[in-house]
Amino acid sequence: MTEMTTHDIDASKTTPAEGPVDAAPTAAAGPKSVCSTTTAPATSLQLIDGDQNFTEDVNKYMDVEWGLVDRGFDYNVVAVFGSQSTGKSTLLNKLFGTRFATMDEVARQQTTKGIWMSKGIDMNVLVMDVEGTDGRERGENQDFERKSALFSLATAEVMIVNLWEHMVGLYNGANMGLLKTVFEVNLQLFQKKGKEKTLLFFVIRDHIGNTPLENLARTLTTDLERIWRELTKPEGLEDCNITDFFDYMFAALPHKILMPEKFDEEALKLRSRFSDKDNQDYVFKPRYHKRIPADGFSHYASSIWDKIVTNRDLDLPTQQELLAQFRCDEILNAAYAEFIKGVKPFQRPIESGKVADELGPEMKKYLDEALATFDKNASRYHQQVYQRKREEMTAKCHATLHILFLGQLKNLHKRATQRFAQRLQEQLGTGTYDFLTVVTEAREAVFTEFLKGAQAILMEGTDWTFEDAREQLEEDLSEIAAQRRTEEVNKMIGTYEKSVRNEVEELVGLHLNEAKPDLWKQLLDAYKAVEAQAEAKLVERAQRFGSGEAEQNDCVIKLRRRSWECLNKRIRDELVDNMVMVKLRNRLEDKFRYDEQGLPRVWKPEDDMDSYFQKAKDEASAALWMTNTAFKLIPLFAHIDWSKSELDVAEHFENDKEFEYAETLTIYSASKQQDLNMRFRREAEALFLEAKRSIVATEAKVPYWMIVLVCILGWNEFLAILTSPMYLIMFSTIGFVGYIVWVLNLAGPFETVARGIVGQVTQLAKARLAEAVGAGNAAPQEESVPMQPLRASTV
Ligand SMILES: Nc1nc2c(ncn2[C@@H]2O[C@H](COP(=O)(O)OP(=O)(O)OP(=O)(O)O)[C@@H](O)[C@H]2O)c(=O)[nH]1
Repeated sequence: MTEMTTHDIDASKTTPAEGPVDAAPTAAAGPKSVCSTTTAPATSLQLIDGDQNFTEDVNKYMDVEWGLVDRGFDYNVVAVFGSQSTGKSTLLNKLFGTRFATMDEVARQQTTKGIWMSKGIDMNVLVMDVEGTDGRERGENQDFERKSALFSLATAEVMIVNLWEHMVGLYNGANMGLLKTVFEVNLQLFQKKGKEKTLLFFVIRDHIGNTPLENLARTLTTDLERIWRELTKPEGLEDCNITDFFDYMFAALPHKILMPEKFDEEALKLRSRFSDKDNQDYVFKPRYHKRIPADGFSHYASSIWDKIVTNRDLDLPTQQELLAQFRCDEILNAAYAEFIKGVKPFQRPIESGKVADELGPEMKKYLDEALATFDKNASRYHQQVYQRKREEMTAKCHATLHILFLGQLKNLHKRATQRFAQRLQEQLGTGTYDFLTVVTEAREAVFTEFLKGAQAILMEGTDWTFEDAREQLEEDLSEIAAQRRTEEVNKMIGTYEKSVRNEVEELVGLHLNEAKPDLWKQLLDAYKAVEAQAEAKLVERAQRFGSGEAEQNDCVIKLRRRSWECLNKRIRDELVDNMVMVKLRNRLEDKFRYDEQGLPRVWKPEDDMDSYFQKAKDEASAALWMTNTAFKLIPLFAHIDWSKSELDVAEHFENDKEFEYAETLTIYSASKQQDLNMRFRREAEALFLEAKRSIVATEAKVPYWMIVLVCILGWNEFLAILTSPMYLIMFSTIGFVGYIVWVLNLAGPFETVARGIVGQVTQLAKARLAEAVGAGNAAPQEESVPMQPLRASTV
């Protein structure tokens, strides 16, 4: 028996017992080793130290060292209770392959202080080695016995009660004291019967075999029931039995020192009851499980211990609820953080007004993922708390998604209205189109798109709806369509107004220039025909635009008013002062200048022009003659007279209450007519005077001398004399002298003197010429001689 090796028992107070300890589960232990596996033993953690402080490393060990954190409920907890130095640690190491420190045979001092924890090798079992409860140190640490019992019962499914065979039946022995404590705290913890049971697993050590295990078990059971009966039970639990709270199991192990091989053999068998689920005596029955998920064990154990130390009421259900709340919050926050990470990228585009097409499926995906994560980790906790937290989680995610939902709806709405307007714009500009069809098709297209997008972002389990948005969209589309229709209708009115205007301009010019007494009847009848045609076309097109009766009437009213305004403006333009004067003058001139046959008239002095003009004046101002009919043009122009026309203007504008059509009928006011009459009279008089003057001019004659002078001088020379002062003076002087000569009858003497002067001058000139020629050439001198008589006779 060489398994027990020496080690420093004080080491357990500061460090986990990682050294070579008893029952080290290695191959060296031989073929009968309890744990003949190559897996390294798990490290041990001092859960609660000698000063009753709970370690902060449980989670780390659960995760890194023991790998249990993700196990959920797939783990078990076992604690060992018993007197000090009864081989508890040795037993645990044998059963679970742990490496709890064991006592040095020589020193015989307490080894385990506080509570140690480790993981069973090759099994998901948390093993707690609890400080011994009696012995010499008992007095020092008496309250720890109760605290550790409370803690173990709150966390462990199986409590191994370790005792020597010789202790069985010793009612006043330390074991019975321990069990009493266990029962008392159990009642304190589990107020209700049938909640969770704990298995009390009695391991009877150093079983020699003289007393069969059954007898020992019976003795122990009797003792347990006796203790139970003697307990002071809380109110409501007076009649409860020990079996309402505990199950028993018994096992015996041979003397480890005296029968080491037998001990190992039995220990191996015992181990299978903790590790082999198929073993019929498997101890970790589901009914013993404390239902603390592995990832919540650290927090749960810590808060249980905190309650125990501070001596507050330890209400386990509340603790489990609190744990559930704590853990569910943690799980919720972690899952929600992941969820936010997933949906955040959609936030910015949606805020900036873009439609995220893939938002719907992505929203569902991230919500499902978040809930799946939450369910996976939180569903093991207190069900009510879990359900509550799940709802909280769902509501939280929905609240976040709802912002995206609303943003997306807004953007879908915006996109739909934009596309609708754009589509109308494109298709209405194509020339030939059917407004109603275009609008209906565009509306259907954008609506389908909107509904598809909105449907995609609806989330199950919410009361979200897009009905309001849909209604709003319908309204907005109708408004856009109506706006477009109004624009189109206005454009249409404009088109027909233009066609009316073109025809009206021609009509007005024609009728006013050739004004006849029935001017207005003719003009308005013609206008009515043109306008009625345009009106009919307008109504027909408006119907194709889907305009209602009211809108059609409105269009007609507008067209009538605008056409009338065109007509009116054209009339006024034609009858503006100067224009009308021109018209009147033309008419007058036509009358004066052309005769009845239409030939130009030449006034002769014998024509009785005065009486002709007088007649005109007597006919009152602006009287003109058309063929044989005389009528007054200005009064005719002054007022649009529709009384004889087919166009009943009053009826025409009956529906246009705002239009003061009567004001448009007057072209000239009375004073204006007077003014025009005055102006025309003056013009007519001027015309008459001009005509008269032309007759006088015809009568006047040009003097004969002027005609002679012009003939003599020629026209150019005549003008040169007239325009040059020197010539004019010279010519006047000559004229004057001539006139004196003619008046005084001095022509004879003057002629004689003049002849003499001319003869002398001629002779003198000839002499000079002869001299000049003789000096130069004799021959030519001779030739010139016969010329002299001719010249002299000429003179
Ligand atoms: N007789 C006998 N001695 C044993 C047996 N198992 C262990 N021992 C011895 O008992 C002593 C105490 O062993 P531990 O395993 O340290 O006992 P313990 O109950 O854990 O001690 P504490 O933790 O200090 O309370 C050691 O010297 C062991 O060798 C056994 O089955 N029979």
